[in-house]
Amino acid sequence: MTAVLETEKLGKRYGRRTWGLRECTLTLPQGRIIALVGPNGAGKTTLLHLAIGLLRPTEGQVRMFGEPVRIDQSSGLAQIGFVAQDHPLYRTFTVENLLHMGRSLNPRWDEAFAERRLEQLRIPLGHRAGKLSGGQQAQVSLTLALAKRPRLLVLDEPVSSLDPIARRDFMKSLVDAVADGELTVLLSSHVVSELERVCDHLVLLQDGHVRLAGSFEALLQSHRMLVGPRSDTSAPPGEVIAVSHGERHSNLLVRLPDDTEPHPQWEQHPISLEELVLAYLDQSVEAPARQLGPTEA
Ligand SMILES: Nc1ncnc2c1ncn2[C@@H]1O[C@H](COP(=O)(O)OP(=O)(O)OP(=O)(O)O)[C@@H](O)[C@H]1O
Repeated sequence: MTAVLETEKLGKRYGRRTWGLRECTLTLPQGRIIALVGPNGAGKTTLLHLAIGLLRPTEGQVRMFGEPVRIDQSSGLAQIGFVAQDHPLYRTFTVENLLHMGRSLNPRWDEAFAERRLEQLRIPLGHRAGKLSGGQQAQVSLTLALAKRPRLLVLDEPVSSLDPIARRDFMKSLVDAVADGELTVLLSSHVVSELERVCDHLVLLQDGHVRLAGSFEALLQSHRMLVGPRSDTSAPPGEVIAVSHGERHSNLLVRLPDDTEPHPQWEQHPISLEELVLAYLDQSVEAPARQLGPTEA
C-alpha cells in the first residue's frame, strides 16, 4: 500500500493542559476517499492542520508522501488542496479574480476544469465571493482546490452548509476526482449518512485518540450485531460497543477478534457503516458499553 499520510504517536497540546490530539498513529492509503469522523472537539481539525503543516506537533511524527511535514514548507503545498471548515474566500474578489489568483499561484492549475465546473454549477464568474450563498462559496472553494490538481485534497467539514442535492453532487464530484487513482481525499464530516456511498476508508477520533481506523470493508467485517435471548449467560466474544435490550432479547454490537465466531446461541447480523459509526459516537457521550456478565443477564 502506498501511503499518503503517516503519523506516529502524533500529539498536539494547546496551552499547558489541553491535548487536542494524542498518540495518533495512522497510515492513510493513496487514491482513496478517507472519512474522518468524531464528535465535536474530538481532534479532527487538529489532525488535519497537523497533516498539512498548519500546526506544529507537540510530540510525534507526521509524514506526507514519505517526507516529514514542516511548518514552513512551501514545496509540499503545491501538492495539497485544502478547504478549511468555513471555506474562507476573499469576499471582495469576484470569482474571476479568484481564478486569476489560482492561475498565478499554482504551477499545475487547470483553468479549463475550473471554468467548466463553475459553469455546470451556474456560478457566475462576475459575482463577488461575499455575495454568493454559503453553499456556492463551498463549491467555489472546492473548485479552486481541485483546479490546483493536488495529490491530496483535505476538506474540513465540506458539506455542512450544503442542501441535500448540493451535498450529493459535491460528494459525487469527489468520487469523479479520485477516479484516476492519483488524488487522495481526506475529509472530516458529521454527516455520517453520506459517507458510506463515497468513502472507502474511515478514521474515527474520540477525545483526541484514534478509536477506529481501516477500510470500510475490514471494519464491517470485524463488527457484528449479535442477537440472543436476554437470559443467555454465555458472554459474547470480543469488545462490546453497544448494548440494547428488548423484553426477551439483547442486541449487542461487538468487535470480534480475527477469525472469532461467537457462540451459536448468538444470531449474527451484518451492520451498516452508519450504525457502526453512530454506536461508537454514542459511546463518547454515555458510559462505555460493558461486557454483559451472568449477573446482568
Ligand atoms: N486554538 C486552540 N486553543 C485551545 N484549545 C483548542 C484550540 N483548538 C482546538 N482546541 C481544543 O482541542 C480539542 C480538539 O479540537 P478540534 O477543533 O481539533 O476538534 P474537532 O473534532 O475538529 O471539533 P469540531 O467537530 O467541533 O470542529 C478540543 O478540546 C478543543 O477545545
